Amino acid sequence: MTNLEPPVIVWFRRDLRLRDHAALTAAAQTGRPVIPVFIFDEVFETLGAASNWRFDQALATFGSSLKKVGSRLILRKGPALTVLQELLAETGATTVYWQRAYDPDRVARDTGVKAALKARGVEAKSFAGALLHEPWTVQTGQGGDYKVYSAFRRAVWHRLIAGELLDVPKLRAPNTWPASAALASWSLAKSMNRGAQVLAQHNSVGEANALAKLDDFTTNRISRYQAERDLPASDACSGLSPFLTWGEISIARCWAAGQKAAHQGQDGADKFLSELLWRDFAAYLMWHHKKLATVEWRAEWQSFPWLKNADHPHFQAWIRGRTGVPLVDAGMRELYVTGQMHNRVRMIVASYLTKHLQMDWRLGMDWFADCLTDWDPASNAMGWQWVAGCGPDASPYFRVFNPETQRQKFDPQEHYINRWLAEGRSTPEPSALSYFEAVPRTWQISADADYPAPIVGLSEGRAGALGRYETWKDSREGQ
Ligand SMILES: Cc1cc2nc3c(=O)[nH]c(=O)nc-3n(C[C@H](O)[C@H](O)[C@H](O)COP(=O)(O)OP(=O)(O)OC[C@H]3O[C@@H](n4cnc5c(N)ncnc54)[C@H](O)[C@@H]3O)c2cc1C
Repeated sequence: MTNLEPPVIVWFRRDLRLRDHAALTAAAQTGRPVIPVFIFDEVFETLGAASNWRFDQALATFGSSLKKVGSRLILRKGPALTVLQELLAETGATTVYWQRAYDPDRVARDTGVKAALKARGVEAKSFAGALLHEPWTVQTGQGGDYKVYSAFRRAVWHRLIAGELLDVPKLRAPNTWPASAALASWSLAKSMNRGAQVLAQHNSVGEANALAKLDDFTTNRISRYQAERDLPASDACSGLSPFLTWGEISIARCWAAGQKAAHQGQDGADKFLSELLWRDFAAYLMWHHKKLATVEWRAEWQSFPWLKNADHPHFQAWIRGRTGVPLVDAGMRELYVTGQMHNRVRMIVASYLTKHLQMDWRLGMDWFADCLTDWDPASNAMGWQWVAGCGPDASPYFRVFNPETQRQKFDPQEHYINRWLAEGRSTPEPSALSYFEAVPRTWQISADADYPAPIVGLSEGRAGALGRYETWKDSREGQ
């Protein structure tokens, strides 16, 4: 059979999967040929080093998956609208489908693209699928937006519907495929330098691995999730965040699996479902508050005198995992080596940076954006503003985590710390040594060096943070 009908273009972005993909399914259901496209545009160009490395791998894997259903991934570089217009002209397609995004950069791009394509008579249609709830569907009784997670959760908890889980569609190929760029020519992983090899040992990629991870988690680990999710040495968390970030698994599928576990009476299932809703809440906040990643959400905090100098020796010690505070340094090294950091430790290192070191939360947020393989603009911004005390529903600034007390509580046997710190140990663990393989040589750090003394005493840091807070508060009250 020849394909005379105009093909449908499916524009993939952070949704690199075949299953539960409403835009792809809708394209397949037209019965027309489908052309899957990825565009490396100006929005993708802003990604950090680890994100670039991760999405290079994700694109390669997704391209292989498409081949298995008789299709392929067309890669193009340039402004999204220009590229789509070129492809429409080249292929005779009259339809473009995609899955919606919710952060301001992507919303602005997609809104412009949709309007321009529609003006040319193209059927341009976006679909839900990245979140459990479209942000505009969750409103307070007065029609406003929720600012507190617990109220948001209450509003959606009972009306949650997982949605239909869709099978992999069979995709009709066009008679002629448009040309594609070679992924290697984009050199996406180059900024990871020698860290890329180490990162590869700690990251699995792609839809098949995502589904296997969800299955393993809900079968073998979810029953420990409630009790152990705060212990950084435990494997009780799902490890799904990079797959969710790159859309290699649908949030609806994770929700359905969590619900099934809840119905089976598994401890931890409700907690897991609540955490999935935190992800929705972050996107919701960013959709309503477009400056979540740039400006303090609480307006009064915009005058807080954070230290802003990225060259400050304290900030440099923090990013290098050389603060002399073992749990903080262990977390920063886990981040560099794996592209991940345990949630409890993310909170501790963020608190230490913004309080003990009094540094601007945006410096930390940007470093995370460069290093995380699960970097998500909304979850990252919400996490940092929450810890720094300037976000909605935030932990108050004067609640200063003591990293040593946190260690005693959450890593009493120091299993996590020993996993990531090598200095002073007679037989350091391979993971701890791999940090020195990954970091740039210009950092000039060695496993044989002495472990540093604390750059700031914990009591002194806490007192400094509270003093700065009181002075700032007094100055505002005096105005
Ligand atoms: C300062 C800071 C920065 C963060 N930056 C990011 C980020 O860039 N990307 C990111 O995905 N998460 C971020 N988080 C949230 C959280 O740390 C990670 O989602 C979690 O550690 C991922 O591990 P997991 O998949 O094993 O999570 P699990 O505990 O198994 O949770 C399941 C899923 O729920 C979601 N989730 C869990 N906790 C949160 C949370 N607090 N906020 C939003 N979603 C959550 C994630 O999608 C996660 O994969 C940040 C948290 C903090 C405190």
